[in-house]
Amino acid sequence: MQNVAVKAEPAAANRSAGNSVVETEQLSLTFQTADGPVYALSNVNLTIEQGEFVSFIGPSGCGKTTLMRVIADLEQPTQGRITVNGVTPRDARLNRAYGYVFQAPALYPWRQVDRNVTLPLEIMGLSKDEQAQRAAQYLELVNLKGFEKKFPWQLSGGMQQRVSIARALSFEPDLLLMDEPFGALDEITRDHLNEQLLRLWEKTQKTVVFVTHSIPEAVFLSSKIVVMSPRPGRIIDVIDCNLPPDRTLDARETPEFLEIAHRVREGLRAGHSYDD
Ligand SMILES: Nc1ncnc2c1ncn2[C@@H]1O[C@H](COP(=O)(O)OP(=O)(O)OP(=O)(O)O)[C@@H](O)[C@H]1O
Repeated sequence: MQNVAVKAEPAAANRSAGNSVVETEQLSLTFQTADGPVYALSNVNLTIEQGEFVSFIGPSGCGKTTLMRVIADLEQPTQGRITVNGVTPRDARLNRAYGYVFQAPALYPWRQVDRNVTLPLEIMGLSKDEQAQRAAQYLELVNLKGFEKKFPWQLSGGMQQRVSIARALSFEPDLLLMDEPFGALDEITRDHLNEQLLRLWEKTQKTVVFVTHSIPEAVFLSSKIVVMSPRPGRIIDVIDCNLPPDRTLDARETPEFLEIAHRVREGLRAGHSYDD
């Protein structure tokens, strides 16, 4: 495995206190199906430190979602080991270590926006006051103040996805798992949400794991990009890309940005030739 470290501003240097949030060692996962085994992940070694924004990028079907689901204890590895916050994914899940944002917003249409956000808090048994305070706090954080009493179907797709981000943040996990959250949105909305997500990450200091197909999205958002090969998913490259923290979308025109994007593209190409 080739590791490429792109030197840029040490903007996120203060983020990592050297605490691993996710650690995998020789992690493999094979699905047994009626048509035979599907080798989804192969010998994945990965460390995600506290406060990092880590994107998984790779071709369709390479195992990005599967790796995310292993972190979330929604799939079990067939080989190797993984810890989340130093414990098993199961214990991390029981400790409510992470919030999960899916490709689609997955909101309940019959619940108003604030009551979608408070749903996990109801399940946790928080008081009504605490629920209301958190809903207000996190809806404001995703710029949805004033929309608390709307129903999801009264909001745009981008706003719905921001509600689901507020919901994932509402029980205050340190780790946010986001599986192509903006994949279904038009490019302008996606650009806007990318900027908002970056500001949110800077404000909250959460650790974010983010699945995407988009090279510009990965480079714009991430402090680290994990490039994966076609199935079985292996890590081809891990690229550090700490662009300046206060960047706007204009950063996509800078030489530093284009250099990192080029390295990601090269990694993706290298992954393909491996299988030829
Ligand atoms: N429950 C399952 N049973 C059998 N095969 C599965 C299962 N889940 C995923 N797979 C297979 O594992 C491989 C990896 O799937 P995964 O969804 O992780 O890929 P991905 O990189 O996230 O793809 P995409 O970018 O298209 O969302 C695929 O070949 C998929 O068909």
